[in-house]
Order: sequence, then structure tokens, then C-alpha cells
Amino acid sequence: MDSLSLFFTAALFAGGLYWFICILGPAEQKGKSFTDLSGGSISAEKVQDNYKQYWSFFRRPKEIETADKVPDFVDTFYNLVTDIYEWGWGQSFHFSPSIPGKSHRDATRLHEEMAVDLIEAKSGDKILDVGCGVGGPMRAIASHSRANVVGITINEYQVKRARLHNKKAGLDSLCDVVCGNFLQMPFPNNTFDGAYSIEATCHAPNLEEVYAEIFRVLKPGALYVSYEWVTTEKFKADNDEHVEIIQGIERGDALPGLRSYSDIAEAAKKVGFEVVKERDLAKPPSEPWWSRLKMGRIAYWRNHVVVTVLSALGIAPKGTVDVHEMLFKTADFLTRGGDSGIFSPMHMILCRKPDEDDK
Ligand SMILES: C=C(CC[C@@H](C)[C@H]1CC[C@H]2C3=CC[C@H]4[C@H](C)[C@@H](O)CC[C@]4(C)[C@H]3CC[C@]12C)C(C)C
Ligand SMILES: C[S@@+](CC[C@H](N)C(=O)[O-])C[C@H]1O[C@@H](n2cnc3c(N)ncnc32)[C@H](O)[C@@H]1O
Repeated sequence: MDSLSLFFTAALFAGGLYWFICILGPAEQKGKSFTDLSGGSISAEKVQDNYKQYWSFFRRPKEIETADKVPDFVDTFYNLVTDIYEWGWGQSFHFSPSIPGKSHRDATRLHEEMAVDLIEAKSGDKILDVGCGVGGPMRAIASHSRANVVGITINEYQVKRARLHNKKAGLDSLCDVVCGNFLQMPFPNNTFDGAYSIEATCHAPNLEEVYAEIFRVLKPGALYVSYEWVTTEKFKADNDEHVEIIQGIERGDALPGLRSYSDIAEAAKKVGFEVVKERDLAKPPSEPWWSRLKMGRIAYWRNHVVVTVLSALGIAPKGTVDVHEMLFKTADFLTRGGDSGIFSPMHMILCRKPDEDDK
């Protein structure tokens, strides 16, 4: 080959590689590059073992009897997936209805702002984010309302990431993050002027327990909104395909058993909340929340190749390929859950803690 052909072949190869890695598919990002995918707080050599432990625990969620072990395994799950989520999805770990003509980023922000508008948060208020991830929603909500937001997550690595992002965004004076279990929160009674949880309380083995804890830390009269993962009225427990989809979602998302939409308000009322509003935000006229998952499919293949190469080169921990493959399959179950209408990740409930004099 003469040097000119060699030059053009190399240029073509480099261009193709650049297109494959950097341009193809949604590069949501980020702050997280594919070259620094880690196992969160788990050391690189233990990622594969932790993945195996996670998998054997959540493989049959309906059979989980030791509810007290769930938070630890959820913590392991987030060590395994946090970097991949940030890399392939962004800093907000939740879905939102698609909005024609708007980007995913804008649709995500509007879904987050709706939560804070529902709880009427305003400048100077102290608001709790229950299960805050790396703080995408917290930052959007703090800049929209100028309220002070305190987030809690079980995962120490997410605390580190969230604090870093808060600082970079210049929002660290409004946003604070603590590591802890939302079933036993390190806050005194009657601390917060409002609270929200976005696709997080689905990890609680018992919804009443987490709602009771949120009720305890809210001031009387304060509002709480939650976007819950639920099976809808279309889910039929005697339909094998429905069961397969729901189990697939539970396994790939660290859920100790999905709840029915009809259990949500019941749990809220049991702990003392007054239910102000309840609505499945996935229902028409909302556009499908799962179209973003469907559209990303080619990029997931690209990501799979990238992760496999990085893992073979020892840049990403061994086990990252397994975790990525699990997420790949989960995306399919979630899409089928959306297409069939048997599952919603945004069943919204707005509650109020009654005023002292309402008693
Ligand atoms: C609320 C929860 C998480 C919801 C979503 C943020 C995540 C659910 C499934 C995740 C993903 C699936 C496929 C991945 C893809 C294979 C990879 O290449 C890039 C990242 C994904 C798109 C990843 C991103 C986050 C999700 C959409 C649960 C846990 C309660
Ligand atoms: C899917 S993520 C959603 C994060 C965030 N709400 C968002 O939308 O970006 C779920 C979050 O719940 C947190 N979580 C799950 N179980 C928890 C527990 N027992 N205590 C505290 N946080 C928990 C996880 O650590 C994670 O941050």
C-alpha cells in the first residue's frame, strides 16, 4: 500500500471510530466519560462478584423474604450502575413523557419542575429529595424554585457525584446531600417544608414504612409528591407475558416487588397523609415515556462494544459487561411494559400532612 492510501485508510478508520463512539446515538451527558466507568464505591476487582451477589438476590424478587437486606443490595446495585446511567442517560435517573419538539433534557426538566410546583416550594423553603441519585432533579428544582434542597441516598458514591455536580453547577449553597437509608432518616421530626421522591420509593420493601418516615420529617401542613413505579389496571397476574415483563423489570432495577397502582393511596392514607391528587402521568394525552429507550437501541449496541473493549483492555472493571448486558435486557422489558400499558414509572400522588388543628 502506498503512503497516500495508507493515510486515507487511517483517516477513514479514525473518522469511523469517532462517529461510532462520539456521534452515534444519544450522547446525553454528562460529566462522565466512557473511559472512567467504575464500580462506584466497589473496588474494580470486586465488581464481578458483587454483580453475581446482586443477581442471585434480585433474580426472584417475589421470593425476597429478608426485607432488611434490601437496602444493602440496592446500594450494591447503584455502585454497579451509577456510572453507566450517567454515561448513557444523564444526571436524572428517571423517565419523563416525551414532548414533541422538545429535547429529552427539556422534557426531563419539565417533569422535575412539575414536582416542585405541585408541592408549592418557594425560595427559603427546606425541601427533602427522597432517593436523590446524583442530584439531576435536585439541581433543576433548586434553580427553578430557589428553595434549599436536601437529598438523601443510600449510596455513598452517588453522594460524592452529586456533591461534585452541585459544586460545578454553582448550586452547592442551595443543595445538600446526605448518605442514609430513607427508612430511618437522620432528621428530626417536623423538619421540612415539603418533600418529593422521583422513581425512588419503589426500592422500599414496604411502601408504608418509607411514607411513614417522610410523614414524620415533614412539618404539619407540608406537601409531599411522589412519582411511583406501578403495575396498572391492565396488568393481569394470570397472563404469562405480563408476569415475564414485570419480573424482568424487577430484576433489572433492584425492585423487591412492583406494587399495583391501587396500593399507593392506601399506603399514604394509612400513615396519616391526606391525598390531594393522584394521576398516572403516563396516560394520554402524555406521549410515551419509553420512546427514548426505543430510540437509543443502536447506541446501546455501540455502548456494548465500547464496554467490551474497555473491559478487555482492563480500563473498565471486569463485570461491567455483565452489568451492561443486564441493563440492555432491562431496557427491553421496560419498553414492553410501556407498549403494553401494564406498567407506569410515573404514577403521581400528591399528599398533605394534616395541620395540627385538623386533628
Ligand atoms: C428509576 C430507575 C431507573 C430508571 C432509568 C433511569 C434506567 C432504567 C434502565 C436504564 C438503562 C437501560 C439501558 C442502558 C443502556 C444499555 C446503556 O448502554 C446506557 C444506559 C441505559 C440507557 C440505562 C440508563 C438508565 C435507565 C434508562 C430504577 C432503577 C428504579
Ligand atoms: C432510580 S434512582 C432515582 C434518583 C433520583 N430521584 C433521580 O430521579 O435522578 C433511585 C434512588 O433511590 C435511592 N434509594 C433506594 N433505596 C434507598 C434507601 N433505602 N434509602 C435511601 N435511598 C435509597 C437510590 O440510592 C437512588 O439514588
